[in-house]
Amino acid sequence: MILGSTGSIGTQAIEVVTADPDRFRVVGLAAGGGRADLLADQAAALGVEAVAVADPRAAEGLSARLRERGSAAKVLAGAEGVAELAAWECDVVLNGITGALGLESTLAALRAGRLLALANKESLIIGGPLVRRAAEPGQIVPVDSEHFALAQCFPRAAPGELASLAQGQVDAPLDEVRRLVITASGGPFRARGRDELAGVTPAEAMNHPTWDMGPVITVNSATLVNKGLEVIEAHLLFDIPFDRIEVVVHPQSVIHSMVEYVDGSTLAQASPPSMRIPIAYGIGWPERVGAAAPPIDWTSAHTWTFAPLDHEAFPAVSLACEVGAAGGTAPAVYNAANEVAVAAFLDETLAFPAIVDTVAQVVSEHRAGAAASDLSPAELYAADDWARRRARELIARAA
Ligand SMILES: NC(=O)C1=CN([C@@H]2O[C@H](COP(=O)(O)OP(=O)(O)OC[C@H]3O[C@@H](n4cnc5c(N)ncnc54)[C@H](OP(=O)(O)O)[C@@H]3O)[C@@H](O)[C@H]2O)C=CC1
Ligand SMILES: CC(=O)[C@@H](O)[C@H](O)COP(=O)(O)O
Ligand SMILES: [Mn+2]
Repeated sequence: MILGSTGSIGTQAIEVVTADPDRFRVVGLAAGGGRADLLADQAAALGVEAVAVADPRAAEGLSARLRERGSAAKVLAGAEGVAELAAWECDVVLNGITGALGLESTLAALRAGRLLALANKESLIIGGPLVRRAAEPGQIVPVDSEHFALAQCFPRAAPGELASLAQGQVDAPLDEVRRLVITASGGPFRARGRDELAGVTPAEAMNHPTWDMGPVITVNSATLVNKGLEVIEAHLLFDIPFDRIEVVVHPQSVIHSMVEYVDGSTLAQASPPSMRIPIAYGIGWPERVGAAAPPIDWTSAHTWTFAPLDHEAFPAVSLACEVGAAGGTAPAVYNAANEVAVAAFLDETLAFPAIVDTVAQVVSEHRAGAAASDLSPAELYAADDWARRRARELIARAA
């Protein structure tokens, strides 16, 4: 099952799947509805059983397009239709939807007992306590490149030991882990100071140095909010406290993250910056898929560099650690305010540094609700909704 099939993750997943037809068969596809021709082409080519579109207005046109292409796929519409597809009978659900809207699908897939290959980090971050309650240990296979790397360097739970949401692969006791080290490319504005970020344009922010991704995550990489979200994601997936998670700038994006052990050893995962490898890992788990992408070329000279993050120019990571440690609805507020601010930046109604300033302001005004263990979906969605409204007010006032 591929959710978000028309996006960057979804289209690469289809490439991985079609390259290995003996291993994979896609039973369903979901998307927002904005690229109905592409979705219909994909559905017809893959011969899927069902297609879901989040925008109900797109459903009728999609049915006609499917008929034109000779596809008899069932069409499901609206957020409920996408969630129904997420729970469809299959071996693995790849969640490649973008943003907080992916939460319903994450929960539906987990509650239906599906293995979840998770690219949609926002669903874990905003719904952390709900996802933790819905998931069995090891039911999530991380597709986000850093967490895909961490999983391969992290200890596998021993029998009787409490396993984390994501399964590690190294034979070692959990208490031998000293810290997680998450790499960041630094984005297109790496090495700039805060005063050099004031006038940057959406086109410049969209020009990521190493990855070709959808618009929201690309802007999040430029502000380092993506890294902030990934620190919270790592905490939730591997149960490591925030003071033992480090971010290091690695502009080449070849080392995708590392686990440091108590004896001073560090295990790192390396591969070229291609999401086809983490996607193949997620959907092929526990087997490795052959030739998902070309490996590192060891016959040519190249250099990997590492540097500390400039937290003054890029405060998004420190802020994420604070909201992550606060827990409850705080991470949802951080994410929701950011989604609104990124949309405003892309519409050219908000300056680049004001994205994280807006997030910080909304977070500072947020009143924490119930403790994480008691958090209800209604409280979570209310906090998300409040943060979006508050961010819009602040942005409108600043315009
Ligand atoms: N791209 C990458 O390399 C990486 C992405 N990720 C994460 O993966 C997720 C997807 O990112 P990316 O592929 O770049 O994003 P894109 O914007 O390229 O694609 C998003 C996809 O989600 C679909 N979609 C949007 N809203 C809904 C909805 N309500 N229900 C169902 N589908 C919906 C879109 O459909 P439509 O075409 O109709 O709009 C599209 O297929 C994000 O959470 C991102 O952070 C993580 C690591 C790397
Ligand atoms: C490919 C992937 O996993 C992205 O999340 C990537 O990490 C973005 O790069 P940054 O390191 O610039 O955030
Ligand atoms: Mn990532």
